[in-house]
Amino acid sequence: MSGRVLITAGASGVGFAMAEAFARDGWQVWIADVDGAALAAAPENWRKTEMSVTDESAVSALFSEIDATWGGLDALCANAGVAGPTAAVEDINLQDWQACVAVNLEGAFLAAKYAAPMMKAAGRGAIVVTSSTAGQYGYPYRAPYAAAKWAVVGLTKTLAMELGPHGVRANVICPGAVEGARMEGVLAREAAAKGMTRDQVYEGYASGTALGAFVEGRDVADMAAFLASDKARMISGQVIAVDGFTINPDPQL
Ligand SMILES: NC(=O)C1=CN([C@@H]2O[C@H](COP(=O)(O)OP(=O)(O)OC[C@H]3O[C@@H](n4cnc5c(N)ncnc54)[C@H](O)[C@@H]3O)[C@@H](O)[C@H]2O)C=CC1
Ligand SMILES: Cc1ncc2c(c1O)C(=O)OC2
Repeated sequence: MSGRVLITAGASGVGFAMAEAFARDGWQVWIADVDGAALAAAPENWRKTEMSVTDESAVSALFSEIDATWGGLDALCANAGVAGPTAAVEDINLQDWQACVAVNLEGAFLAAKYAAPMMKAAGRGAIVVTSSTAGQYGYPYRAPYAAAKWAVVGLTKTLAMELGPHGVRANVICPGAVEGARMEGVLAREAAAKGMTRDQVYEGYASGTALGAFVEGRDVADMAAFLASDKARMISGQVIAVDGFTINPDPQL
């Protein structure tokens, strides 16, 4: 089963892996991202829009363009997220808190807000939101991130209840630590904050999972493609971890 999918933050990392997985399954792919250079480097046959998910008028315009171009949307991957500040809770400024919540939570809300009427009109659709292990446990020194990643779980369960009668499903994926460029930045910042080496922090993350390893983007992408497909037609409102089974959400502290 294939269709038309929009992936926010699809130009790199997990979102890019999602786009590849959907494309492999025969879907038409549209990616939206703030990073123009990364968009330009993505495959030519994907549709691309440079925008921030925090900008309501840009999100609204994007969905109008999708409607005009495709005449509908079968799946939304609301994947945009930023790590936010790495600091003790008493050292986090309100502005940094709000910037983190704006992308991770409000970005998912805005995408869902404009996807919902299109999907309701079609009587079908699937929404897949990217949360995190931080949305199932806590995440010391990253309070706004954890708060926003829990919040998208509530958002998604509400979407599942509201939109279910219209044939639309909504689920959340909670990835564990994903290997890649973003993780290297996180490892460096956490190493500095905790007085550890990059390798010690890396090992801490890996050994905090039953499988003793990092997640790869494609692990998350394959779950997203499954959840968006008709194979998952009776799965909605669920929180699905793709994390190697977190046995210690904070191995370092
Ligand atoms: N990397 C990890 O270990 C984990 C990541 N996640 C979540 O997975 C999702 C994807 O993260 P990664 O691929 O790892 O991050 P990444 O940093 O590798 O890629 C993020 C992409 O998001 C784009 N982006 C950032 N702010 C945006 C905005 N306001 N509007 C549109 N695009 C924006 C960036 O330009 C970039 O292309 C995020 O929601 C993140 O919170 C969840 C668990 C673990
Ligand atoms: C940046 C980053 N590093 C580690 C982890 C996450 C994350 O987003 C996450 O969500 O769960 C573990």
